[in-house]
Amino acid sequence: MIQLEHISKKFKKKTVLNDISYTFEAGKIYGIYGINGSGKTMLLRIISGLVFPTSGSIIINGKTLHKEISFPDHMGLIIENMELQPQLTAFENLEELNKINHYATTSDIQDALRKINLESNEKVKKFSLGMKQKLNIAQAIFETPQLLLLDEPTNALDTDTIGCLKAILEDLKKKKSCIIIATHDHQNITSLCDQILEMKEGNLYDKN
Ligand SMILES: Nc1ncnc2c1ncn2[C@@H]1O[C@H](COP(=O)(O)OP(=O)(O)OP(=O)(O)O)[C@@H](O)[C@H]1O
Repeated sequence: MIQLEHISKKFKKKTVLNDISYTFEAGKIYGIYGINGSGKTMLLRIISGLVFPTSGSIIINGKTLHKEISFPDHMGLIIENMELQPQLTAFENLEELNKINHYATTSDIQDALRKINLESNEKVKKFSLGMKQKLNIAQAIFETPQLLLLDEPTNALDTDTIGCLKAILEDLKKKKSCIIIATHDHQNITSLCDQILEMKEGNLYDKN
């Protein structure tokens, strides 16, 4: 589903990603761990199309990113500094996002909020950190993405909500989504993953 071919990312003299070639398949959950600054977020940003690699190609379902397509189709994403609209409720935020693609129905939006246990009518500006993270998750999954990229999705979540997140990811896996998770949360995420990868010295290593 996603082929990385010789992906490198360099900043002046610093090499963050160094000639990564890897294939991520549909219907699988991948967990990427690695020390702070090892390049996990950078890799997710590159796969999402938000950042250009210095060299190499990203091929998504046979189409080359930045040549045939600008962004992956049917993608869900959690990445730091997401823009939520503070004056709107969670439901209204998702309604606004749905105006981009119109992939979801009202009941899809309600389902996503229910699945992550966020059925609040408060405005986002009154949300706690954990509630904001729940909304980040809801916005990533409400369209049933084929590709789901999650950077530290369990941040600020309580144990029950981590259980909800796991159920959501298992369900998307059954629907043949490709799920890539960058995380330090071994305890909760590792058991869910079909493949564990370590990001080290600019490259990805299979760990199982
Ligand atoms: N715009 C930039 N200019 C220069 N260096 C950058 C830039 N963006 C990221 N980097 C560097 O790329 C490296 C990888 O950063 P990245 O955020 O991908 O790490 P990470 O593995 O996600 O870390 P963490 O576990 O702390 O979230 C870091 O050394 C960072 O300083």
